[in-house]
Amino acid sequence: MKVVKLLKAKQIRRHFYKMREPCDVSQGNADFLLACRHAQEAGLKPRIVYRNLALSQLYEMALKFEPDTAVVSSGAIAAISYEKTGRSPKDKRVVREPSTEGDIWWGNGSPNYPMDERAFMLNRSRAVDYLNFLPSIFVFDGYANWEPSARTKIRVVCARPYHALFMHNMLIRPTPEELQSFGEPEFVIYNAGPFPANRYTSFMTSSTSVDLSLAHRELVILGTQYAGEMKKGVFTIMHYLMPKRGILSLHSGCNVGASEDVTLFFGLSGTGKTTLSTDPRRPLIGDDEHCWGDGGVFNIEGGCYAKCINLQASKEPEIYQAIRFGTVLENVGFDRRTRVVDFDDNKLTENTRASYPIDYISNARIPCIGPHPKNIILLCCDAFGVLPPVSKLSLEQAMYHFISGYTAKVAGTEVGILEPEATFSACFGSAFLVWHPMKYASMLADKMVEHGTTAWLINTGWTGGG
Ligand SMILES: Nc1ncnc2c1ncn2[C@@H]1O[C@H](COP(=O)(O)OP(=O)(O)O)[C@@H](O)[C@H]1O
Ligand SMILES: C=C(OP(=O)(O)O)C(=O)O
Repeated sequence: MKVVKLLKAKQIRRHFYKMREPCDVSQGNADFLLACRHAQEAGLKPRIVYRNLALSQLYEMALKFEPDTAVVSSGAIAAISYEKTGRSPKDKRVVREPSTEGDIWWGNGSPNYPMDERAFMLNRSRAVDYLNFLPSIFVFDGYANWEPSARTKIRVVCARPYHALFMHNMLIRPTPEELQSFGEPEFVIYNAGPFPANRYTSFMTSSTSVDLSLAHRELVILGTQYAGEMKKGVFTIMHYLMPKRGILSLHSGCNVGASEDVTLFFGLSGTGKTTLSTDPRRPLIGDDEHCWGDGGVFNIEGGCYAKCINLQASKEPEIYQAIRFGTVLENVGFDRRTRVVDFDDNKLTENTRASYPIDYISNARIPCIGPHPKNIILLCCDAFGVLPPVSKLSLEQAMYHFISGYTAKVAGTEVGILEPEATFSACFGSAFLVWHPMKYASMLADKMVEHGTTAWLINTGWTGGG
């Protein structure tokens, strides 16, 4: 009797799989990965790999593998990153090795804490062992940089479906044909965030480690599940590669007016780049990471990562309506019964986020490319109320403010920041610089002079002591 029942169950399962086959491209085949030079060198041999799954499949996987992930009433998917809800800049390491060490800004004030090759290999091996041990892993292959001549192939290898979904949104998504002929990636992220670093490994100061090797062209993440580490990892490598080619990389939002007048919005994390560049009257080129090359500006990314604490439909309707099927809500609270999101809920963090593909903003300019900027706006979130609301800057003043980067770190974007804290962040994004700030500043000055760009300082913090 039992045997008959078992056989029946098997038949039903087989039938079920047959029915699902046509719509389930389950892509569990790891061959493409095993053929990759990076994977071979790193010893990555996963059991099952899900590569560039459709959004619905990533939803299904996230709901299956992540106990705290849920679909909310707008159709977005809400995930949590557990202990780390902001970046961990003090745990970021760059491998100091002969082929690149002369290029990198080290020492006082630099965000690039060194590690040696051996420590990097130990961490990479730890991350890969963890990924190999899992029943299945996720890969997202996509591109950085909209300008075709600067396009860079990025592979993200991760344990959590929500991380794959996040990078699906944040990178430029390949067409099925492009995916077919993707070949070797130029840069690989191993995100083993759920697994800790070994704090006794040399150069480690905690169980979190975000390690960049420019020689291997790899980023290894251990001990943090905050998805922002991946996107800012891609930004960091672009901050190295692009200036090497004479292209200026910038921590800025970007939009374009009716007369093709481009504006760049520079600002430290959380100070208003996304909010101010997302403007119904000015098509959006991008919210956070851009390059300025000989032909004009282009976005590095394929999506946006908006802060959404206290988000209101009436105040920021474009961002609000972008929170729908496919959007990842990170550390956002919602009613467990009705699944309605509470954007005022800061129980997990002030740094709640929404990640969506850029085309979810109805007036996005696709491809995300524009002419040379007419205006640049330095967004200064002044915690002390010293700066006036708006100032027009001379070139010298613009350089002074760009290099000194006086602003505030806002609550939550970095681990340990609980309320606005005044800071000097070179180029309004010191945490992501690889070269010395003067390299970016002098490139910016040259480009502003060449293209007659005007600079403005806007205080998005507090004014007049208020
Ligand atoms: N005057 C303002 N200008 C811009 N943003 C503001 C302003 N007042 C409040 N905010 C809020 O500040 C946050 C800015 O975040 P965001 O635009 O995502 O920053 P960034 O893109 O620079 O990381 C948003 O939550 C936005 O609603
Ligand atoms: C994602 C981040 O930056 P931004 O707020 O500039 O998007 C971050 O700093 O973690």
